[in-house]
Amino acid sequence: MSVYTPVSDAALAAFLADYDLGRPLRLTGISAGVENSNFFLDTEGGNTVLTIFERLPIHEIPYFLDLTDWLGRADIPCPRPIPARDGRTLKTLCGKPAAIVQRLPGHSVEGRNPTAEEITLLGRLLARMHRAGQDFPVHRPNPAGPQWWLETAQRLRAHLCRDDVALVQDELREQGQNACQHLPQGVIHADLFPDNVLFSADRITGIIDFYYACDDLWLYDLAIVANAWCSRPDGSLDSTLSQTLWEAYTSERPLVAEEEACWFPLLRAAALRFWLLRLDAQHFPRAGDLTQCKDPAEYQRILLARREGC
Ligand SMILES: Nc1ncnc2c1ncn2[C@@H]1O[C@H](COP(=O)(O)OP(=O)(O)O)[C@@H](O)[C@H]1O
Ligand SMILES: N[C@@H](CCOP(=O)(O)O)C(=O)O
Repeated sequence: MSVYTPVSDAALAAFLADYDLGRPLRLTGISAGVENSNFFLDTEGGNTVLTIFERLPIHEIPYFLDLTDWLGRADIPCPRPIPARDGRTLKTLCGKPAAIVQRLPGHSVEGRNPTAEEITLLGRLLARMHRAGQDFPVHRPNPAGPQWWLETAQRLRAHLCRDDVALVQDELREQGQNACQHLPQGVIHADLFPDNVLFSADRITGIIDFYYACDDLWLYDLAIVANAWCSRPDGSLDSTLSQTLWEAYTSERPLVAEEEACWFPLLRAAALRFWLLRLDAQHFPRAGDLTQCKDPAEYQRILLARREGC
């Protein structure tokens, strides 16, 4: 259960006194998630999600709250923060930064294969989100970009077998040589895995967990989605699904000519990023991590397949 900070009735009542949400009716800890303490918070004024930020430095949090507010205003279904009476969206609860955000309906497809219809909705919405973020005035360089890959690879070196070290080094070298840095870019979600998308009936009702969002190549975001949603168990791309994703995305944001040539390099970059992330979580678990870390081998298979053009 990922609730690191228990909240007493008295603390909650005092916190809610700053909001126009009436009295609290029910507070239920959410078991999924690893970064923050999340709760479903029912109040007289409506059903919400309460997040207590456990790890993010406080000065980084407004970026995410402002971004989801911005995207929500542009009709992208994401959890907009609910301001307190003083207009602020970031407050303090139990001595930690905390925010109340909209609770979105729907369910993720985690645990089953997505349908072509779901992939189509996802591709279209991702492109709409990229367009909607275009004028977002705050900029956040990707903290998990090439410099992070290098540092993480270095940190992991002593923990990996010789073949894995060689694979990482070779991929880093090839990534250093690709010419994809100048493609169209803007805000990306950077973690749009199946557990972060909620569906209801025939629409997407929520994109959640924006805490990796940053500025980077739009096509890199699509590559993250393709790897996460369209990979077969052996790591290869399901070409029917990935083609569906590609067509849906490009129907909303036509690509520039240079982007097509960068598709496989970016699929590889996205695979490398999540292989390193998972290896890092496995070999250097953070204090307080309560959930099982995700399988690094899955992303190694994806990387190996993309390097073969599959
Ligand atoms: N705004 C929301 N609306 C509905 N469910 C949400 C919302 N935010 C989080 N959840 C639920 O809480 C879970 C964990 O949230 P998440 O943001 O992924 O946590 P973490 O950042 O700790 O990984 C999600 O999988 C989802 O079930
Ligand atoms: N989606 C990533 C890990 C990020 O975890 P999250 O719980 O914050 O979404 C992966 O699958 O490796």
